[in-house]
Amino acid sequence: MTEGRFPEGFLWGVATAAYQIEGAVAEDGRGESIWDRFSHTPGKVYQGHTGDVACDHYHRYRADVEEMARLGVGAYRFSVAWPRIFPQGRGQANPKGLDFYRRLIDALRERGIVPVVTLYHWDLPQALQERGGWAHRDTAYRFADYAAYLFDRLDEAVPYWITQNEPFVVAILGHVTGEHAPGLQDPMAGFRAAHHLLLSHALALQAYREGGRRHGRIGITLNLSPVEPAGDDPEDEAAARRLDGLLNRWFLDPLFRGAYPSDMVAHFAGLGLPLPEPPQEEMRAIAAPIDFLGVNYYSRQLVRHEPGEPLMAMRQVEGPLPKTAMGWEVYPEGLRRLLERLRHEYTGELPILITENGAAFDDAVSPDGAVHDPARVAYLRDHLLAVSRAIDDGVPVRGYFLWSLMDNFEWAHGYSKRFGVLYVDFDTQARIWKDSAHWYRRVIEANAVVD
Ligand SMILES: N=[N+]=NCCCCNC(=O)[C@@H]1[C@H]2[C@H](O)[C@@H](O)[C@H](O)[C@@H](CO)[C@@H]12
Repeated sequence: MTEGRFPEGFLWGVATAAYQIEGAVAEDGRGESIWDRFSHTPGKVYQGHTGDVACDHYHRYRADVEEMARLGVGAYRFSVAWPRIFPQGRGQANPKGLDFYRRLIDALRERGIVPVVTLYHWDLPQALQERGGWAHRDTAYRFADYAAYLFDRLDEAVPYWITQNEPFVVAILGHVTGEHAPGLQDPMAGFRAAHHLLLSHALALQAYREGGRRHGRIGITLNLSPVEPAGDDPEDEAAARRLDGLLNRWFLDPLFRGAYPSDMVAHFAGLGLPLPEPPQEEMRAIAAPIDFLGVNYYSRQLVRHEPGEPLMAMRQVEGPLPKTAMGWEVYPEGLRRLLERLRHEYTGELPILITENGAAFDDAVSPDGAVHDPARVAYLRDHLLAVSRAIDDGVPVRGYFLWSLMDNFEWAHGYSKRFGVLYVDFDTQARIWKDSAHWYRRVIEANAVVD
């Protein structure tokens, strides 16, 4: 394969998530989510921004699907809002909630776009949080009930299911650092949540496999990053190994080796965090075969040893490379190296989907009415070249989902960070194609990286 070309049938897509784009948070029976509660809590989100309206996608989804068709994408990755389906997280279902996703899937299929459905992208029903949330084992079983409800009603139309989006971020940012909903700062809650998120994946996977007439493929999406020492001090190397152990291996090892990484279990035990030995049947269920691994890649992590930091004895440091508006280094080589590592250490011939890759930059509408975003075009081009090289080396990457279709609610950053290839004017809800959208359309058309 010549560099920059992609295999026949490569799946080109864009990705979004319910709370970040839908709005209509109190419409058609939707229940409250932890991100409704968190974003309405003063001081949690930039300038008090919330997802109350977001991109108003709940009402504008047909026009948004038309934009995807113009881009020429073959697939669209979106998430279902659990609180639309079960407003209380369990018990009484809300048919109007399911109807929205049926309408969206029908609109996609009418335009020949394959739906790739994420079951959980961070918007836990608040009623379940009040019963303990992800730190409470029962939530994993409620998730499996929710997943089975959707499998039974949508599986004929959905060829790809993703159980969980980024369990690391849900567990650590939501329960340890407190930067994300539900805003807890309790390491034990974080570790319990991490296990219950993996358990929820396992239970949903069982429900899918045991459902008999299941037609599609099912996997999980992890945010994975190369972790590198900022200096050549052996202590920095050890600090990098620890963050790799939490960020990457804490999830990869259970999913592909059936056990948590022993070096990290020992590390946390040494801190007086005696993680309970999970039941072996749960670890076996977590390691049950999946059909693909979803990988979200943005950048690398650069770390130094930091004796005073209580949990990991490390701190992240700013690297020397050019950065995006998130302050994340632009490091496309890290994606190629990550894919090579995954294949050799974990996934082998298992298909991989890049379920998110993209960048935020400070986009603005020019006097000519266009949005010129050369830095995003360069970021995307270099990362696609990295994917192409990995494929040429034999890594079975089957698809790429650009984050994101359009500017949206960027969690604690609110609307201050723009990841879209479509610019959203949040005052008018107008969508404006950025140069990167025109470029991505040409890439898809050519099935290759173009200039
Ligand atoms: N240092 N550093 N670098 C990487 C740390 C990445 C952690 N955040 C993510 O992966 C989130 C993922 C989320 O699915 C989506 O909902 C978010 O909008 C994007 C953009 O933020 C990404």
